[in-house]
Parts: sequence; C-alpha cells; structure tokens
Amino acid sequence: MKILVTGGAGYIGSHVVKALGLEGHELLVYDNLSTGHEWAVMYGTLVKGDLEDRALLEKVFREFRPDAVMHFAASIQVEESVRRPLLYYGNNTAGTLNLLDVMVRTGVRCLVHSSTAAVYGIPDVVPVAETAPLAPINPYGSSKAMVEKILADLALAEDFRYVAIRYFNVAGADVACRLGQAYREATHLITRALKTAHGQYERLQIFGTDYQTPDGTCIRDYIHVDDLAAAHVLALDYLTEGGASEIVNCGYGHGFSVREVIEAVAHVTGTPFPVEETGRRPGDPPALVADSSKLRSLMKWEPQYDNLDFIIRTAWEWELALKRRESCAA
Ligand SMILES: NC(=O)c1ccc[n+]([C@@H]2O[C@H](COP(=O)([O-])OP(=O)(O)OC[C@H]3O[C@@H](n4cnc5c(N)ncnc54)[C@H](O)[C@@H]3O)[C@@H](O)[C@H]2O)c1
Ligand SMILES: O=c1ccn([C@@H]2O[C@H](COP(=O)(O)OP(=O)(O)O[C@H]3O[C@H](CO)[C@H](O)[C@H](O)[C@H]3O)[C@@H](O)[C@H]2O)c(=O)[nH]1
Repeated sequence: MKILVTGGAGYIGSHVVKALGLEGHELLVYDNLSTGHEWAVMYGTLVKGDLEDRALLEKVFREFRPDAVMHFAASIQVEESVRRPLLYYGNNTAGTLNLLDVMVRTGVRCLVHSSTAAVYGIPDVVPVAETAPLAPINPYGSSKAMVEKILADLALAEDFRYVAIRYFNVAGADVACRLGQAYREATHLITRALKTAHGQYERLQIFGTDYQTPDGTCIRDYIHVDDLAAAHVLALDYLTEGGASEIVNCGYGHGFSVREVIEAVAHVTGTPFPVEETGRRPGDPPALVADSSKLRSLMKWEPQYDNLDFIIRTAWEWELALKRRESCAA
C-alpha cells in the first residue's frame, strides 16, 4: 500500500516508518523537520513541508495518491502547552483540520491517528479504559481531544474511517540502535534521566513529591516505541480489512513512579546521578495507566518489550550512539 506519514521523521513516526517499510509498503513522509531529522527516515521519500501549507500538502497528496495516512505531526510537550496554548491548538488541532480537509478533497479515506492518554485528564479509575470520560487538564490534551471529536463527526458525514491510538508514555529506542529520541533539549523523564547520568545535565528534578500515589511522585505507563509501532501496523491492517472506526489505548497496563524510573535508570546505566525534589510541573496528572484490552482483542496486539529495564537499556544504548555520532560530526 501507499502510505503518507506526517511527522515520520520524528521519534515515534520514524519507528513506524521502519515497521511499515519492513512490511513492504510504499512510503512518503511529510515533515517540517522542526523536531524530526532527515536521517531518521529509513524508508520512502521525505518531503519537507508544514501542515499549515495546505497547497503543498494537496500537491503531495495528488501526486503520491496514498491509500492511507498515518498522522504523527504535532507539538507534544504538556508543560509547553500550558505556556503556549495557541501553538498547540494551531499545530495539533488546526494542522489536523488542514490534513483532513486535503484527505477528503483528494479521496483518501483511511487514517491512523496519534492521540494521547492526556485526553483523560485525571481519570477516576486506573487503569483507564477508552470509555472513560474525556477531561483533559492541559492544552496539549485538549488539542488532541478536539481532534478526536472532529474525526468522529467526519466519519459520520463522509466515507472515512480511522483508528485513533491513545498512546501512554512512549520510551526506548529501536532495538538495533538505528533510531531513537534526538531532541536538542530532553524533557521526557527517561531521556532526561539518561542524559543526566551521562553528564549533560547537573541533576534531575523530580516534579512533585506530594501526589496521592504510594511514593508521592507521578505514575506513568511506559511503553516501548517498537511495541507501539507494531500497534500501528495492526491498526492499518484492521482498516484495510474494512474495520470500523475505533479508538484504542496503547500501554502495558502497569505504571512506574518517577522515583522507580530514576532507580531503574541508575541501575541500567550503573551511574547514580544527583536528584533534586522540586514542585509540581503544571498540567501533570498524578497517574496514567492504560487498559489496552481492546487493542489486544480487536487487533491482536501482543507487546514484546514489556520490561522497564529493557526499555531503558535500548534508550541508553541509543543515547551513547547519539553522543558518538555528535562527537564525530563536531
Ligand atoms: N512521545 C510520547 O510519549 C507521546 C505520547 C502520546 C502521544 N504522542 C503523539 O505521537 C506523535 C509523535 O510524537 P513524537 O514523540 O514522535 O514527537 P516528535 O516531535 O519526535 O515528532 C513529531 C514530528 O512531527 C513533525 N512536525 C511537527 N509539527 C509539524 C507540522 N506542523 N508540519 C509538519 N511536520 C510537523 C516534527 O518535525 C517531528 O518530526 C504526536 O502526535 C504526539 O502527540 C506522543
Ligand atoms: O525531568 C523530569 C521530567 C519529567 N518528570 C515527571 O515524569 C513524568 C513523565 O513526564 P514526561 O515529560 O516524560 O511525559 P508526560 O507524562 O508529561 O507526557 C508524555 O506522555 C503523555 C501521555 O501520557 C503525552 O502524550 C505526551 O506527549 C508525552 O510527552 C511526569 O510526572 C513528570 O512530571 C520529572 O519529574 N522530571
């Protein structure tokens, strides 16, 4: 199949491009390279373009004529979204509207969409199922919840089907160490902790120790990026086989606190590092853990890397490879 992948030069998108390429699909990656990298696109053609550029987007759709779209392009940081809400509504909500408009006008009817656990806000029940109410507590989550609503309305109005996958906390790197997170500044917990262990940062801050959790720090469901990539391939197969529109959670179903992650990073790297306890980060819910039984039963998703130490080890090996790459380039 011909698949157009927005944001395919980014962290998660590049792992999905790898998985789709291995399946033999023909790929076109549409990415503005704001946080993504040309070297991360292992398969297909890269077109540098922005979701805002509707004319270019439409030209690319008319020339490539995709059978389906996978949509990763977005702004992704919870804390930044609290400071810069318009950036998030613009890039994530309005940007997706542009994409959907072009899809409808060029007759492309299948979409796999990156949604997020942040749409739940502070769920009453954890692990949280897809049926839980949407009550985002930060603009990032709201920008994605709005897209879900737009998708539902569009699927009613048009011959259009989608799978929205609500990812929990994506972590780790390609097991063959060719891909991984590569941002100028790390904000995600595991990457930030690894870079601190490596000496890039003086200390790791724990954002909040007074949450209603067993050790007072936030709990998240950390899922290996290649397991998430596999879920995308399954979602595409599901749509291709005529499956109806669906929303599915993707996580392992158990969480780790910030303190537990820090301990695991120190253990895997063999390098204890300075930690500072500080105040809460705006927009953070106390605990997010997935009930992914729907993804497992409907799409036969069977994760392979449900092991925090393994996830951290792949990210650590990638971090060391990235440092070697940077020092060769310097
Ligand atoms: N990382 C996580 O833990 C996580 C969790 C839940 C959901 N998600 C979602 O997964 C998707 C991918 O996230 P990621 O972690 O790979 O982030 P990322 O920043 O690595 O990837 C985003 C990619 O989109 C591109 N991009 C951004 N805005 C664009 C625009 N306007 N036009 C064209 N390209 C644009 C960037 O250059 C980048 O390559 C996002 O939609 C994000 O909301 C991520
Ligand atoms: O230096 C740090 C970084 C993070 N944290 C804490 O670690 C936890 C995880 O934070 P991340 O920044 O790694 O991830 P988030 O949970 O904020 O968000 C991630 O997962 C969400 C879904 O759960 C979203 O989709 C989002 O895109 C993605 O970045 C949070 O409690 C955060 O406060 C720290 O204590 N110190």
